[in-house]
Amino acid sequence: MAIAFSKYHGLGNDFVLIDNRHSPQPILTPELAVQWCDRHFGIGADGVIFLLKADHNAENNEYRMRIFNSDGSEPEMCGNGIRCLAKFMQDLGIATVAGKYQIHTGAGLIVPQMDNDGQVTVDMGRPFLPAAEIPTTLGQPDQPVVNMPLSVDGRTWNVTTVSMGNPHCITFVDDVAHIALAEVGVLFEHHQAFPKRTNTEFVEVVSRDYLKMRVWERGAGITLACGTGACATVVAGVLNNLCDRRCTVNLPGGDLLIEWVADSDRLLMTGPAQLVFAGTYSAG
Ligand SMILES: N[C@@H](CCC[C@H](N)C(=O)O)C(=O)O
Repeated sequence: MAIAFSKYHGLGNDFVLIDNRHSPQPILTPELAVQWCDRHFGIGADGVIFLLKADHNAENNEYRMRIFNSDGSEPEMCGNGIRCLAKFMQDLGIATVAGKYQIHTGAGLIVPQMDNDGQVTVDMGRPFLPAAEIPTTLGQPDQPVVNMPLSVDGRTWNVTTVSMGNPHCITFVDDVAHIALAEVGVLFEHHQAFPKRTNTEFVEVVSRDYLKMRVWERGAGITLACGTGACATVVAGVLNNLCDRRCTVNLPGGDLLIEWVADSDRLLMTGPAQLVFAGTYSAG
């Protein structure tokens, strides 16, 4: 069976997008998503994203995003992915309401807005901070984990944990270029302190409004950018009094503008989303 797809990227974090509105479940199994994501034997991507109709009791103009990581696991949310999904919806001719889409995710209702300059600004919702909600066994279940020691690979790292619907472990370092990301990232991901595994961000504070970040993603490994990770990083930076609430987060794939709005406690993320190519894929 040939399945139509489009490939998009947000700062090099790349996804295969499928218009799945005709079916209530993703038309690919997690195993097929793994094949499609393979960079040698498939299309090549960090994940596969499905555009679904929202549940039947939702409003007509509400949609649902589901995503499989390149290892076939299903995360709750994806920041770069939801910008790509919004651009995909625009390219499919799906009308916005006041320039916005309403998209249900595993992290709740997320609202991307199509900006006039082609960027997408996403209301990413509130961060979750109690340890039990990350989840992590560090600290006390009902308290935030801020700058706590974690032993990984024989070294003690001071970590702060934040959930943006999905788990993030952030560690501030002097020189992010010198982190052995491939070696240490996988050890954080599978550390016993994180029962649902974790995404891990290594962050260098260049100034109070400019952070350099590299990421090891749960279920995908090293990626060029992570939107939920950039949001979690600014939250962690503010909690550690290392940065302002509005920061540029520089990633290997480019820059994201992140603001943790004080009044609403919500995070706004602004960045690009681009179509790479479209085609059909014969599954199986
Ligand atoms: N790249 C994403 C995050 C995708 C999900 C992540 N790998 C997880 O398992 O939580 C982003 O831009 O947020």
